[in-house]
Amino acid sequence: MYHMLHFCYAFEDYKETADWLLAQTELRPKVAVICGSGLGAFAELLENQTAIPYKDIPHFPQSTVQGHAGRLVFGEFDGKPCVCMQGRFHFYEGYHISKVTFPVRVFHLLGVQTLIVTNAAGGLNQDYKVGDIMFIKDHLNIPGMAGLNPLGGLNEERFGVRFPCMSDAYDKDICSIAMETAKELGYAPFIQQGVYTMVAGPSYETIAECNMLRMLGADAVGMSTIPEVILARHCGLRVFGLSLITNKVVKDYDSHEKANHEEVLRTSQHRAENLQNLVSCLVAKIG
Ligand SMILES: O=P(O)(O)O[C@H]1O[C@H](CO)[C@@H](O)[C@H]1O
Ligand SMILES: Nc1nc2[nH]cnc2c(=O)[nH]1
Repeated sequence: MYHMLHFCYAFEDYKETADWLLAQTELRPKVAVICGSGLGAFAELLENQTAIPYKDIPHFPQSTVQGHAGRLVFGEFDGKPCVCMQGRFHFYEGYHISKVTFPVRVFHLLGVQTLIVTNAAGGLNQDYKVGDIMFIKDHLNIPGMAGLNPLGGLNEERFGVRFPCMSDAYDKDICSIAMETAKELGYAPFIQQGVYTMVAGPSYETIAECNMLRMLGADAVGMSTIPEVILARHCGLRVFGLSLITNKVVKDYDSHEKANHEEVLRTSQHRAENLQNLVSCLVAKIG
């Protein structure tokens, strides 16, 4: 047990998990993908798969949310090795913020250089439609501003510096490649680029909160991703992120719409194939 102010895991814990995983597969991925709510079917497409349930992996938390299967899948796209989290961890599941991000540092120790994060999110921008895919160009870390940052506590210099820069969090070159890929696939009509914001959850936003988040400059809202991105940037991984707009948030007191996870999972299913094509082509290009 570590003091609250310290990071939850020791460097040796991450290392132990990474070494254990390296002994389970001969694949040495340069790209890792974290699948958002209902988007995990992507991992099924990997060739030469080794799938490991989270419960078998030393130090790994468990997935408790519907639409997050709870398996780490190693495999290949077009000969490019990739490791994929079929299910992510969220702060609202009761995990310490450093536990939510545990796999990211493990990926770094596996030799991963690029992290692709995907999520389901509510659309705050009026111009967005349900089913749009938003490439994340920046984020607003609401829990971070309230003191909940995964880098809080003593800094582990073997991963990165005390004060990491975040103005370059989302890699512009990968975003351009993703845009090109989307055009090649004929997906341009439903691609957006915008700002993702995270709330701690699990309750969805009130109308006043949605209006506030929009006023602050956010285009989409979810309950994940940002802690993973911060840890990834801290240890030098390049990051590409996308949000599937699964629902439009309610911003009008006369509306009868209600945010619900069933709708989130339905929209994810509807766009799953497009997302899988986009991410697999991207992995094949950058892996
Ligand atoms: O961010 P992902 O994991 O895609 O899931 C999103 O969807 C769930 C709410 O419907 C929340 O967990 C939110 O963060
Ligand atoms: N916070 C939040 N998370 C989501 N995940 C999917 N849709 C939403 C939403 O509307 N709000």
